[in-house]
Amino acid sequence: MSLRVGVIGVGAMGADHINTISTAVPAARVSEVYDFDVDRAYAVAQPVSAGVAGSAEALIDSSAVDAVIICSPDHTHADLAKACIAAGKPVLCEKPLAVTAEDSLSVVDAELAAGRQLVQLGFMRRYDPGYREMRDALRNGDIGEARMVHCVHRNASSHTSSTSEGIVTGSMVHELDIVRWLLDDEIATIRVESPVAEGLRDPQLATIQMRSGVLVSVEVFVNAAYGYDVRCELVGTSGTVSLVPPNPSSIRKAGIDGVRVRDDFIGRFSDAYRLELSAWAEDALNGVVHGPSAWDGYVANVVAASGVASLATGGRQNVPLDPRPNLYS
Ligand SMILES: NC(=O)c1ccc[n+]([C@@H]2O[C@H](COP(=O)([O-])OP(=O)(O)OC[C@H]3O[C@@H](n4cnc5c(N)ncnc54)[C@H](O)[C@@H]3O)[C@@H](O)[C@H]2O)c1
Ligand SMILES: O[C@H]1[C@H](O)[C@@H](O)[C@H](O)[C@@H](O)[C@H]1O
Repeated sequence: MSLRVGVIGVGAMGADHINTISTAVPAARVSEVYDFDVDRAYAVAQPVSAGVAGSAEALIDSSAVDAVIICSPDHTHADLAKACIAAGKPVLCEKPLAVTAEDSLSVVDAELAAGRQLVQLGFMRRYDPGYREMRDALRNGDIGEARMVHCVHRNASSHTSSTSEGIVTGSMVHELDIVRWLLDDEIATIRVESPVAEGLRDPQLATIQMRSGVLVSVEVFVNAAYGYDVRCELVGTSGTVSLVPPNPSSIRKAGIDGVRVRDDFIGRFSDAYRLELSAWAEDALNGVVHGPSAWDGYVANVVAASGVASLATGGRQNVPLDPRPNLYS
């Protein structure tokens, strides 16, 4: 039996998830799509023989849809995720779970009231083979005890993170999740600064203290112009482990010997998206959630809120976190 998936929002991310499901995820097929832009919805639905729903709510309630993927803009995520919970359907919700911690918590509360997990967050880096090897290296003792993590996250340009706060909630949020997952630790404090004082405060530098004392630096630069560049080095007491971006070839040209920098997230994280969608579809068919949860989405939003407050005040902010509910243990 294949999972019949409905996709809400078929811009860059939604269209890529549809392509990946159709070409590389045998456990699922796309049965319906919905987008505000009706022409785009039909253009994306037709090649994969999917239907086009008249609204997001109609798609979620459709008898032709077993599970939902939310790829519409960030501010729509929380309400749509709650509608999926009310309909009892598994949902892969693109990051962030919400724009504010309060809205994120309302999704967690809806799952707690339903008594079961249905939401997986689109923190696809947890499926990236490079990040997985880094986590394994730490767990296996290959680099000793963790002391520091250095992260760099650059986009050539970003249409989704177009405000100073949005750079934290929509872009840095990837690092706010991945360092918790890499280190199996919670973020205690965060300070976010920018060399740009007015207008779009890009780039930004976050310095983070984990509860264990590990220190983390995160540079996010969403208009770095030259390409999509995500780096991470985990420094331990007996060695370090770093991401090596997948590059099938190197090029020598015009006095330069090197590898190409990817254009965007789709090229850089294609393996991660495929592995994420495959695991999510299998789990949805089995009625379980093993991937990043609504709680992980909520925690990332709480840290991001502290980061946004720090960007405004210039000061280091504590991260106030409630105890993790048993549903997510
Ligand atoms: N995990 C990742 O690496 C990753 C990468 C890119 C984007 N994203 C997330 O995916 C989401 C979409 O990003 P994108 O880059 O595809 O943006 P996009 O602007 O390319 O696409 C968004 C689409 O949603 C549609 N839309 C707008 N309002 C809608 C609504 N209320 N209901 C249904 N459709 C609506 C738009 O018409 C558009 O087609 C964002 O939340 C973003 O943060 C995640
Ligand atoms: O929505 C996108 C997406 O999450 C990308 O993975 C990230 O690199 C961008 O900064 C963000 O704007």
